[in-house]
Amino acid sequence: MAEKKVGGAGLRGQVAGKTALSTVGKSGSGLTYRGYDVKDLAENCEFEEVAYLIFYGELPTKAQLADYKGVLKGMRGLPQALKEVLERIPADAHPMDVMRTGCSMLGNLEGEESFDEQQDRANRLLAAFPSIICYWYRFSHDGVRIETETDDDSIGGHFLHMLRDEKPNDLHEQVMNVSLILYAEHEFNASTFTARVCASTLSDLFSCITGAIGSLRGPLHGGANEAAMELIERFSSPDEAEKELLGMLERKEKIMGFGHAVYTESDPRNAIIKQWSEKLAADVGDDVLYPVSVRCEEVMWREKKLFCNADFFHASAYHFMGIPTKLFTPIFVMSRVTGWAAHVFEQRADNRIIRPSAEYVGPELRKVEPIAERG
Ligand SMILES: CC(=O)SCCNC(=O)CCNC(=O)[C@H](O)C(C)(C)COP(=O)(O)OP(=O)(O)OC[C@H]1O[C@@H](n2cnc3c(N)ncnc32)[C@H](O)[C@@H]1OP(=O)(O)O
Ligand SMILES: O=C([O-])CC(=O)C(=O)O
Repeated sequence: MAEKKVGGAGLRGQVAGKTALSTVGKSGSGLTYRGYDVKDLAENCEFEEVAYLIFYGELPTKAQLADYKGVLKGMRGLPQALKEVLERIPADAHPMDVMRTGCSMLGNLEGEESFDEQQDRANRLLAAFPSIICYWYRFSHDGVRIETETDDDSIGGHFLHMLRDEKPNDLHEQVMNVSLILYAEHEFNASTFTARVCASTLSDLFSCITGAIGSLRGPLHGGANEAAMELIERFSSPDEAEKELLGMLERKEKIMGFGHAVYTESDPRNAIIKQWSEKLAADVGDDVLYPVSVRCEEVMWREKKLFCNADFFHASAYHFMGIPTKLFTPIFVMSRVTGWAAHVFEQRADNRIIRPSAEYVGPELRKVEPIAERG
């Protein structure tokens, strides 16, 4: 892939502010959270440790982690008024719209009265998002009102438990853990920038996160994991995938789950989730979806020097764990709320309203014609 054009459309390459939270592509294709390589974190930490790191700046001690997990566990319950709202959202609603409404409604019930409450409210959202999506999903699809206050040790385990009515096995809990770590933070991506713009007006945390969810929903951003699933499940063999992809490229169609606004040669999260997808494929005895995904990766690199981003192998990994496709992007929210909230705190700590300028390309100054004379 050619060098990224700096400047021009999409503010590409422009420095739009400072952050101490992460670096993206700083040394080629690296990704760090507060100075730690994401690969190191994914190999050695639980997601809650990484959330703590992102919020508080340092990895927790054993005691701090136990405390933090206790705090989050205690925040899994949903207020009755929120449950009632979730029960009224139809089964065919988009789950990202459910997340957006859930976040906004919680803001009405437990709003942030002062910025002193920001960490508490961020923890509440981190703990409540899995409950929000699963409560709606199970009510609208299975007609049951689930208990959201589970005793699961991890956020990923809590999510899978509510979704399936049984505790997940170790492999699935571990993959959720890695996935949530990989998605937690990514500098000034579109949804985070949305949150920061909102924060720069001194708005409340729930508004910032609600806006960010809206930005993440699109297929050019978080929605790509769903779109990638819709693509790969169309193919019954690697050869068919290759033939169809070549046709799509010929027709200049976008292939979701490939390319990146910052990385130029690879997304460091891909190799990690790809390994787990391969393990899960072996676990479920898959001999189609994983080989199809690998062939897509080969074809895209060979033909266009486009590489898989974080979303592509997440699609097969989630699918092998039996997670419905439409819940893929909400999982991204369950994780990224850490990065979003931490960016809101950073923006608030050194704020100036974000207000760039536009290059005007409209008509010259003109006079209003009386309405009777317009024709
Ligand atoms: C977790 C995440 O949010 S990661 C991103 C998830 N999004 C996707 O997977 C959606 C598919 N990918 C894309 O649309 C893009 O690659 C983006 C949005 C991620 C990045 O956009 P940009 O920075 O504008 O892309 P970039 O400048 O690298 O594009 C270069 C060329 O490659 C093409 N290209 C980029 N990605 C793709 C793709 N996935 N499929 C086909 N062509 C592509 C572009 O159309 C462009 O061609 P052109 O010069 O003829 O117009
Ligand atoms: O950084 C980006 O533009 C998109 C991305 O990969 C992310 O938000 O994780």
